[in-house]
Amino acid sequence: MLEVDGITKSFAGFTAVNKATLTVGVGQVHAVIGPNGAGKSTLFNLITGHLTADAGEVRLEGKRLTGLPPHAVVRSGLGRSFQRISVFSKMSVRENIQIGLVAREREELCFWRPLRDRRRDTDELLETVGLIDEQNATAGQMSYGKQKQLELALALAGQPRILLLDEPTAGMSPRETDECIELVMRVVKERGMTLLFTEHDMNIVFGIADRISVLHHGEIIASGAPEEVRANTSVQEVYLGRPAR
Ligand SMILES: Nc1ncnc2c1ncn2[C@@H]1O[C@H](COP(=O)(O)OP(=O)(O)OP(=O)(O)O)[C@@H](O)[C@H]1O
Repeated sequence: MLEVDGITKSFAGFTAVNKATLTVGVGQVHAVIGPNGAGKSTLFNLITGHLTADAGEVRLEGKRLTGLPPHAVVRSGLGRSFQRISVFSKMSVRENIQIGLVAREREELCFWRPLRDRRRDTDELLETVGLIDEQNATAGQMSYGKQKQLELALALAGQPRILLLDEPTAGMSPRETDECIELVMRVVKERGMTLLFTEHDMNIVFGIADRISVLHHGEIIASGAPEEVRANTSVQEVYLGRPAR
């Protein structure tokens, strides 16, 4: 589904991502983990076109994404959410979703789409993320967890085949965290999507990922099944300061 091939990015001489290579298979739930500042968000921004790579290439289903602007990357089938909330805070939940759908229609150049179809799609997305009862609420006044649900709906409005979530549970209460992961996994399975995500909570990572890549100082130091990664001595050194006994 997604191939990241030797991608590199430096900021004023500091290499944040260094020749990172990883492969995400169709339908995989793939976690990218690493300590603070390891380069996870930079890697995501390189994949989604929010940053331009100095070297390397990203391919989605064999097609080159490198060099495309973010909206073209979305059109290729990739949806994302950000670490910081990115919804239209002064608008209602429903209006937010309608904007997401209009953006997709513009990309697909289907201006003639009947209004009732958009209404139906809006209702469906509201149902999917569990916000039908809050559809008239002002987005910015909802709880943090609900705003993240809305963000997920906005990402889904583009009908992605792969979803990139950058720390989806950051800043959430334990209850919100459980609900968020349950929702994401349900949507991913229902829609047959591939998921690439970053996360600091190792219970979540080892609970849902079927493949894990570990970034350290911008380099992928391990990639594999959860048991392989857990047993990797370099990974243990990064996380524990020494290999586990
Ligand atoms: N625009 C930028 N200009 C300069 N340095 C940057 C920029 N973006 C990121 N960096 C640096 O690159 C390194 C990697 O940052 P990045 O945000 O990708 O790490 P991260 O793994 O996502 O961290 P966290 O887990 O804390 O979110 C950090 O040292 C950061 O300070």
